[in-house]
Amino acid sequence: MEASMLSSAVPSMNMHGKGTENSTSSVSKLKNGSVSFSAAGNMEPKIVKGEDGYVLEDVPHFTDYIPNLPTFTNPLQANSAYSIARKVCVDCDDTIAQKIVVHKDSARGTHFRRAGATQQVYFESDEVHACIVTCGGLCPGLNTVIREIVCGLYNMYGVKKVVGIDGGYKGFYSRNTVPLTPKVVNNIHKRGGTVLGTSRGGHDTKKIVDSIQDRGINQVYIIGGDGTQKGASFIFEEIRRRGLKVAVAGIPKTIDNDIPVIDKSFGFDTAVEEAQRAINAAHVEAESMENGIGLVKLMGRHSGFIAMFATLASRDVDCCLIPESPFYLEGPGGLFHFIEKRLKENGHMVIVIAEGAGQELVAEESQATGQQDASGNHVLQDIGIWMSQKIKEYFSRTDETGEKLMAVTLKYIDPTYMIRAVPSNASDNVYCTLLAQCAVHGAMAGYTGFTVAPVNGRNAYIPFYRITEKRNKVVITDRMWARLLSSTNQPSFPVVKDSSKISKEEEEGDRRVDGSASGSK
Ligand SMILES: Nc1ncnc2c1ncn2[C@@H]1O[C@H](COP(=O)(O)OP(=O)(O)OP(=O)(O)O)[C@@H](O)[C@H]1O
Ligand SMILES: O=P(O)(O)OC[C@H]1O[C@](O)(CO)[C@@H](O)[C@@H]1O
Ligand SMILES: [Mg+2]
Repeated sequence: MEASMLSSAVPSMNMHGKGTENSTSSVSKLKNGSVSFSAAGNMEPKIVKGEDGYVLEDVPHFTDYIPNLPTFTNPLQANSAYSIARKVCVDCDDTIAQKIVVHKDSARGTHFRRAGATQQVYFESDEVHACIVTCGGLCPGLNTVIREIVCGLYNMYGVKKVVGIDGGYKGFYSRNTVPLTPKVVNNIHKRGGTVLGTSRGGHDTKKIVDSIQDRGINQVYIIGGDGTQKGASFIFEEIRRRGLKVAVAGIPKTIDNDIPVIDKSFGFDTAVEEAQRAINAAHVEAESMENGIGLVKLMGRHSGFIAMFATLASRDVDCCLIPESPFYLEGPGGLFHFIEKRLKENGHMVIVIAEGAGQELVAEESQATGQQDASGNHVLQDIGIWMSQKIKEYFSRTDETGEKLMAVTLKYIDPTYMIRAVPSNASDNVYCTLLAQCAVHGAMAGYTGFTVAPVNGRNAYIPFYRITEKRNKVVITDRMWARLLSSTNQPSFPVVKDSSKISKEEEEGDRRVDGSASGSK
């Protein structure tokens, strides 16, 4: 079916027309770049194929499911701030390559739509009623993103109706909204946390979309991690199913930096910087004592990026333990032997441990609780306290003469919440500003069901499924982990996989937080 025939295949839909819940699964097969709806009513990926293996994984647009929408000239083009800009808008054919390390014969590969202002927009300024919600754990930069969405809407598009949803997803249906103006948000970027509040759990798609409809909201900005983005994709699907002209824009937030595809998430740099303070303190304490050990626990439930980058940045760390790299305590090549050796060599040492590291060791000894938080995330055992205890026990062991193995002093520092509760640093502030403005441009342009984030240094609109399908992890067979090992000189506890057997997933996980295409530079 040609694109022009889409309108006839899609049931007629009213804007904010509650009751137009037409779940007819009109299967519209279009040419390249087309959209189709699956039997379940979900939208299938919009894939455009071009020459030499070029693939665009495009994001949904209102025109995919609402026919005959009027468009308007983008007011940014008349904005005095942009009067000397060589180009105000991005070209609608601009796309961003996912992989930038290529060989001369490589296929061009996957691309995403370049984020930015478009010539035509699908909202008039006074028609827009936007809302912003923050969900999941805290992260430096949340307030900056909120501020810049509000200021972007007001200053770039002349929008006057922006509200905040109080306390995460459940706030949609259980709380009042908070009016947001540039004046209200003027100073919030200097504070940690989120002025809107956040929560885990409470995602009820139907109730949320009912509330969006009842309030007449037509742009929804959703800031949160992997769980939040999954929730956002359900909200988008329901909105599309109801045929509403409501843009759903996701802004990825995660201190753990575990969202795939994107270069890195906002707040990550700030967290790594803040972690230096704890590592420095651990180092000072350890250095001042005979056989001093400083142990620092950092966040990272499934992914050890914070621990890895904080270690690489510090150079005072002797051992970094992350969830992706299993280790063992006893015997030759084990952690205890390494600690003993390092103490004999240097008289002190610093260990950084990610909260998700060594969970299997703790589980072996304790009854697995299987506890979950309100969002269904597995609650971890406290590896920091457990490890402190184990190290102390080991060095208190006595030989046959009753003499202790070694008298050590261990100081345990747990700055986990401190590194995510701080305001974002200067570079994260700039990052958050671009991200927020790109989210606003995307929604104004009629795109929906997308996450905005940098890919190889350029902001792109990425379909939700690419963000939520897997988790980004440290690839321990990658050169970046080897760099860490060579900087700490710690043992690489596990048997390293034969590189010819590295899975495609691991290979793809090899995306940089430093903006380059590969850690294997
Ligand atoms: N699979 C899912 N489907 C729908 N909603 C979800 C899903 N997973 C999580 N959510 C909702 O998203 C919100 C945040 O989820 P979660 O607590 O897992 O944090 P997150 O967004 O992953 O952030 P982080 O883990 O980085 O703190 C919660 O309100 C939760 O109900
Ligand atoms: O905020 P909570 O519920 O204590 O959860 C802490 C978790 O949140 C994260 O900071 C992710 O946001 C993880 O690193 C950590 O395990
Ligand atoms: Mg999460």
